[in-house]
Amino acid sequence: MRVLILGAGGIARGMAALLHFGGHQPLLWSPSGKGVVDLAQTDLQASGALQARFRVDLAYDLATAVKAAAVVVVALPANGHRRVMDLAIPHLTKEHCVIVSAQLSLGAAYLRQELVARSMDATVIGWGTTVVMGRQSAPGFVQIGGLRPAVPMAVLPSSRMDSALALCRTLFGDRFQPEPGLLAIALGNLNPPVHLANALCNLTRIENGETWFNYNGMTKSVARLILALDAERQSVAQAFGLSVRSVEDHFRMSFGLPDGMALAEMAAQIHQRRGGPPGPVTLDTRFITEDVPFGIVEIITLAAAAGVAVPLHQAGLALVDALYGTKFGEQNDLLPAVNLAALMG
Ligand SMILES: NC(=O)C1=CN([C@@H]2O[C@H](COP(=O)(O)OP(=O)(O)OC[C@H]3O[C@@H](n4cnc5c(N)ncnc54)[C@H](OP(=O)(O)O)[C@@H]3O)[C@@H](O)[C@H]2O)C=CC1
Ligand SMILES: CC(C)(CO)C(=O)C(=O)O
Repeated sequence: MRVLILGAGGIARGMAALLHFGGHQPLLWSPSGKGVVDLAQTDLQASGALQARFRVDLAYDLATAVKAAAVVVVALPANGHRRVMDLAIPHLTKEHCVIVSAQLSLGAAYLRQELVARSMDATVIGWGTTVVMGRQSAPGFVQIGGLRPAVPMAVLPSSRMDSALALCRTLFGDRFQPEPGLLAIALGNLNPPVHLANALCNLTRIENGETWFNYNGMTKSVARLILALDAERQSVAQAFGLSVRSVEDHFRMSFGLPDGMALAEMAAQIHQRRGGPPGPVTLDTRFITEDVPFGIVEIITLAAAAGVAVPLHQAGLALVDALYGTKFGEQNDLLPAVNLAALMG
C-alpha cells in the first residue's frame, strides 16, 4: 500500500523502513524540503532493531502526494501539526485515512473537526505513542532503537475502529490496542512527563552540550519526579472515568521488561542493554519545546476542565518558562482551536 509520511526525521524514516520491510511503499515529505535533501542522493539505511537499505520515494508536491496515497501519516513534532494538517486538508478525500503519530494536544480531533467542517469524511486515527523509536543518526541513516509491541489508538469517528485497526495491523503489524476515545490517547501519551522530568533534571548537561544518555539520566530521583507527575496525570484520567496505563506499564510494554521492576531499575536496564539514544545536547530540544507546550500544557488544560489540581505540572511549566525566558503555553496552536466540550460530552 502507498503510504505518505509527513515528516522526514527519526520516526518518519523508521516508519518508512518498517513499511518497506512489510512490502509497502512509503513516500516521504519534508515540510521545508530540507529533511529529504540527503535521501535525494542516497539510499535510506536503517540499523538497530530493524535493518534495511532501500531507495525511498520522496514527495515534493503535497497535493500530488496526498492523491497518490490511501494513508497519510503525520510523523513530526506537534509544533508543526496544525500547519502541516492545514496544508494537507484541502487535498484529503473521504477515502483517506490519516494517522497522527504520535498525538499530542488532541491534534487528531483538530484534524477531524476541520475535515467535517468542510464536509470531508476522511478517517483520523490518533496513536498514543510511536510504533518505532529512532533517531536520524547521520545523512541517509536512521538508528532504530526499538519497535513497540503495544501502541494505543483511537479513531474518529469511533464507529470505524474495526477497519482502522485492521489497516494499522496490515501496515505496521499486530501491535495496536483500541482505546475508548481520543481523551484516553491524550492522557496516555507518556512523553511529556518523562521528558519534562528528565530534561529539567539534566538541563545543564543539555545546555553545555555534554554527551549523556537518555535512560542513564533517569536516576532514582528523576524517576520519583516522573512518578509524581504520573500520579497527577492518572488522577486527571480518573476524573474523566478513564483508566490509562502507568508509566511503569508503558516502559514494560515498550521495552519488553518483566513485571515488578521499579522505574529507575527499568531505565538502568534499558541503558545497559541499549546505551542510546543520547540525551539532548541543545536547549532547542523537543523534550522541552514540544512536550511542554503540547503535552504538559495539554494535561494542565484537561485537568482544569475536569476540576483536578496538577500542582507539579503547573510548577514544571513555570520552571521551564523561567529557565527559557518564554511562555510555552502561548505556543500551543492546537488546543485553542479544538472543541473540547464536544470531545468531553
Ligand atoms: N524519535 C522517537 O523515538 C520518538 C518520537 N516521538 C514523537 O514522534 C514525533 C516525531 O519525532 P521525530 O521524528 O523523532 O522528530 P524529528 O525532530 O526527527 O522530526 C524532524 C521532522 O519534523 C519536521 N518538523 C520539526 N519541527 C517542525 C515544525 N515546527 N513544523 C513543521 N515540521 C517540523 C522536520 O521538518 P523539515 O523536514 O522541514 O526539517 C522534519 O521533517 C514527535 O512528536 C516525537 O515527540 C515519540 C516517541 C518516540
Ligand atoms: C527517547 C524516547 C524513545 C523515550 O523517551 C522517546 O520517547 C523520544 O525520543 O521521544
